[in-house]
Amino acid sequence: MEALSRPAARHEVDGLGARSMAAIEVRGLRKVYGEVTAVDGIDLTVEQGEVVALLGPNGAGKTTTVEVLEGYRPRDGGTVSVLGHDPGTGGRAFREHIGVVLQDAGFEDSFTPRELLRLHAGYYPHPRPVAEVISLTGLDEKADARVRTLSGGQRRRLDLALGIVGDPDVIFLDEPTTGFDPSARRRAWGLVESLRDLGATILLTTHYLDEAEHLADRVVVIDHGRVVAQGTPDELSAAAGAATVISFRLPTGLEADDLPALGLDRRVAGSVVEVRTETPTADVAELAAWALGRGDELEALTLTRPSLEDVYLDLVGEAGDGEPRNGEFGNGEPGGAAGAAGAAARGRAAS
Ligand SMILES: Nc1ncnc2c1ncn2[C@@H]1O[C@H](COP(=O)(O)OP(=O)(O)OP(=O)(O)O)[C@@H](O)[C@H]1O
Repeated sequence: MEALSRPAARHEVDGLGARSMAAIEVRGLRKVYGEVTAVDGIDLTVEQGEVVALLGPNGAGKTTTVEVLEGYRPRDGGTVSVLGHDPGTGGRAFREHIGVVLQDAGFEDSFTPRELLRLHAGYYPHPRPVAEVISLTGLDEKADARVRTLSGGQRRRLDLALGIVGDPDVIFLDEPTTGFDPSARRRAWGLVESLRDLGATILLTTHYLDEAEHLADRVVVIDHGRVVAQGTPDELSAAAGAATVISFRLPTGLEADDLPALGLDRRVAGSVVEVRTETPTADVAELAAWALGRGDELEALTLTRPSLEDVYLDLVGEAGDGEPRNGEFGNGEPGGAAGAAGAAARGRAAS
């Protein structure tokens, strides 16, 4: 992954004033499409230089939220500030400082990526060099091909290229790596990390939990138009009460009943024991002391932390229907789950 060539130089933004102001501040955001309440009172703060991932099942309201923040959709309630501007009325001064990667941006497909990037760069006061952006997004081979000849993943790279060519302060990435092959994905991650290192604020939506875990300082889980949990992946695990699992093989000749009392509960499958615990350090120490005292080696001893995927599925339910998988994790902070919003077909016409 090539490094970005230009030094960090965030721009002064009209109206932003004190640099301590959050880059994005949303309070009580609401958006209704006819009968469907797509966004039902979302509060969201993204600090300058922070990378935040919006997660949630299909139809949760992520894209609608991001489109309101980008100024592409009017809202029905709440207050929104992006770099000190109301996106609905920010105009050019606002647009010059944001970069947008939409889910399905339409291209004029008789142009080439280089032509489109040059055109787009012209809208910004301090664009990145087009050749650099082409190289960063891995479009070198296709830079002068007609867009209509690009594959789906290559078009997505062009989306990304168009989103960063203006060297924006705030970048909105709506499912930025959907359709990427694994190496293109890694490259895109590297690019996002470089942009963050240069001080950009990034709000991304994704369905790839490993992507959120890898890139985001903080994740915000949305369901039925509401925030059901937010925090770092570690904080989410803690808030959800997700336990760590200690797993090992029972020493030959022993039964599970021979073990010391450990953890919240334990499961035995054949000779493998799994202990769920909220105090892994103490329990591992006790288990190790017990085994050492007997002169036993605990084979296949592992400690597994709950992944973001485990926590996410507990929050939104495996069916993505807003029903938690079990009773424990339903009340993520803040807000609690569930309003009513169908996951019907969606269009992109502003309404
Ligand atoms: N233009 C529209 N007209 C009517 N309903 C819409 C429109 N756009 C979105 N919706 C509805 O609003 C709700 C939220 O949709 P949104 O696209 O914001 O969700 P999402 O979380 O981005 O979903 P996905 O993960 O599938 O992209 C859904 O019920 C959707 O059907």
